[in-house]
Amino acid sequence: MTRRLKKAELHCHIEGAAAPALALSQAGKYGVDPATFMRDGSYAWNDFAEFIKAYDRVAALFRTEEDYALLTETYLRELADVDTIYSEIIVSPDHGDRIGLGADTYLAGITAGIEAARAATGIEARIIVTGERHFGPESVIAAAEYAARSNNPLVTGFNMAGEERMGRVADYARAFDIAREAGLGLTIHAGEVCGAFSVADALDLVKPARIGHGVRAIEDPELVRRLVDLGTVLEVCPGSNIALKVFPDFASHPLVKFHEAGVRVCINSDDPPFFDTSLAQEYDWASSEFGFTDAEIDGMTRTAIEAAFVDEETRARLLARL
Ligand SMILES: Nc1ncnc2[nH]cnc12
Ligand SMILES: [Zn+2]
Repeated sequence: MTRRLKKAELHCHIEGAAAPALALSQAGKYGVDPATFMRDGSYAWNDFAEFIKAYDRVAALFRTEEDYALLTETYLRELADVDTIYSEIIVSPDHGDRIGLGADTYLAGITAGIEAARAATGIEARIIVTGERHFGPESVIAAAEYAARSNNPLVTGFNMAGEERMGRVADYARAFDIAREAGLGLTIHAGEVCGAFSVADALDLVKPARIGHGVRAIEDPELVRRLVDLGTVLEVCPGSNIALKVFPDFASHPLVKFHEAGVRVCINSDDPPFFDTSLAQEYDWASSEFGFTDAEIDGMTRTAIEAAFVDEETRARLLARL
């Protein structure tokens, strides 16, 4: 049982954290037919491409600053209830723009949700702006420019999510240059749907401190050694990987192999209700399915805090809470 362990998460997409009950109430509010994204009380999708479409449909149910504040506060309170002390939330200004809310108001709602959850529970959180790869390089560059000029102190990182099979990392490298020059922490989804080459591209062209997933790097032992040498942190999301059939089951998931090889790894939920998981569930699986001891799981939580995109004073405060 990992219930009493302190937890930290670096990889959760805010719209992907919307519980089905909340999505249903938002659908009612805006007169959207739930059959467009849900079947038998669960989000409906069959493969990665359908998952991305379902995600975008659920994202479109959040249309005001208050909707985003509610979504964010609800998720962070849930995390705090299971002893989570830190969370990085992946947000996409494109979603704010696409529903006509605008990126500033979208971020204002998320910021209000973070502040309310922190005041109520003490949980610390930061915002990672992401470009969506399937919206194309221009949109990802625009997201980076937006993040770079944001003067919101909670915006501390830049990411790229979405359809990994669209284009190559090189097409998006400029966006990461912009974010790096602005002093943002860098992470990128790679090696989830695509193979080891995608992780190698990310290391060559983006030089990120962390990689979202990265798990298919296991296909190339040389690349695994490179991850160890660089100290790159993999934000591993086992429940997501199994739901999306990146690996058929826990037994074939490479988390233990990475850990044994000395790759820095941490545990994350990605889009919890889409994959029938939660951060608490992922921590339990780390013990029950992967066989990690409490001390090893605490080590992964420590890795998450060490790799968090926060100022050093906050990092020291968080480490002292472990
Ligand atoms: N697992 C995932 N991979 C890529 N893009 C995403 N957006 C939300 N979840 C994602
Ligand atoms: Zn993700």
